[in-house]
Amino acid sequence: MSIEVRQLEKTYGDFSLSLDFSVSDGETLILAGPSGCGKTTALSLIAGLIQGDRGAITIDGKSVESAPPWKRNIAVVFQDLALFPHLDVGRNVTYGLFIRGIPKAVRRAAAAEKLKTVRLSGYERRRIQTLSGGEKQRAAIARALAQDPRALLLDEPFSSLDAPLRKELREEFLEIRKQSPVPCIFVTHDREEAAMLGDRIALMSQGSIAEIGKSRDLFLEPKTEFAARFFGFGQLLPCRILEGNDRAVAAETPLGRLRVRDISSLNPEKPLLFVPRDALGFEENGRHGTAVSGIIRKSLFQGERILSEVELQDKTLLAIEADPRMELPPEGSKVRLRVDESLIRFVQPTA
Ligand SMILES: Nc1ncnc2c1ncn2[C@@H]1O[C@H](COP(=O)(O)OP(=O)(O)OP(=O)(O)O)[C@@H](O)[C@H]1O
Repeated sequence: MSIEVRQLEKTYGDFSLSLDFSVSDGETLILAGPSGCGKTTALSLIAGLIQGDRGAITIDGKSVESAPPWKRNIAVVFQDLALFPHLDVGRNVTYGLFIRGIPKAVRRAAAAEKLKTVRLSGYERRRIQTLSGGEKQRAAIARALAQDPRALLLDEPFSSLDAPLRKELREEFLEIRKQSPVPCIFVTHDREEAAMLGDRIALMSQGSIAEIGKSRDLFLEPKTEFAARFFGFGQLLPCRILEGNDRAVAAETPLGRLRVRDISSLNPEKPLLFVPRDALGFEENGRHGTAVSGIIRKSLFQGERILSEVELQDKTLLAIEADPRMELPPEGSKVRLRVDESLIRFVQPTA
């Protein structure tokens, strides 16, 4: 099974959405991006809740863009759930089967099976009002799975929950996906959620996809300034190209002269470097390599790490992470930083 979205377009006044991507069987594609970039509109178009102006949507190779939502058999879980308050959990879960005229015994078995999948066994007769926030989310997912969908779409399903519960539900969601490996599109604002749940991430900006790729690559090896800023797993540094060929270039940077091998996203007019967090650190005694001096401006113990702000000679400020067991580096002290140039790459600057 797969979802294919080809040159799908929708315009609302000044806002234009234009999408082209596919999601394969068993894959979870994260749709991420700033508020208003069109994530919910994208899901609504695929589910058939709104009509596109042009373009094609195919599910398992069948064109569905003119089919009504109930004929697409795509399950949608929204942030605001829309569970029916007057029905118990079991009836909520099997509502879709009920309106399709599926016999009661089959519905009961389906409810028991899907409630077990979301760890709500025995909740069939509970009223919706008596469920906690996390239980309501699980019931909504069980309801989506019970219709045996050809694709699963989720719009920020965990965003109203507190952090520990969100973490728990994310882990459960990975288990649920193993049992229900249909193509899935999951909208989230949360970077950790995107990293953890997504096989790939499509990062949207103003109605189109700014960058799409494996989750790991968008965090560690982004191709665009936009993705580097959005996921924030490093810092951006301007530089000047000194010399180079098609395999590597030498660049003058605030970290000194660096040899950068990944030049696939080099923009010669505005060369911009992405320095992932793990490319910088305090130089350990006796270890040599590329290094640069700076002055500690601030150091904070954050439990899992020490985060320091280091000012370089040209006033560039760098965030440096260190082992939490290290002695807190005092403000104003001079430090040497190690630079792992093999992890540094160019990114395409935002126009
Ligand atoms: N029915 C509508 N009529 C007019 N404009 C709309 C309609 N639905 C969405 N829009 C506009 O389309 C743009 C994208 O909205 P959408 O809700 O898809 O963004 P989003 O990325 O899901 O945002 P958020 O993260 O805040 O939920 C916004 O500018 C929004 O105002």
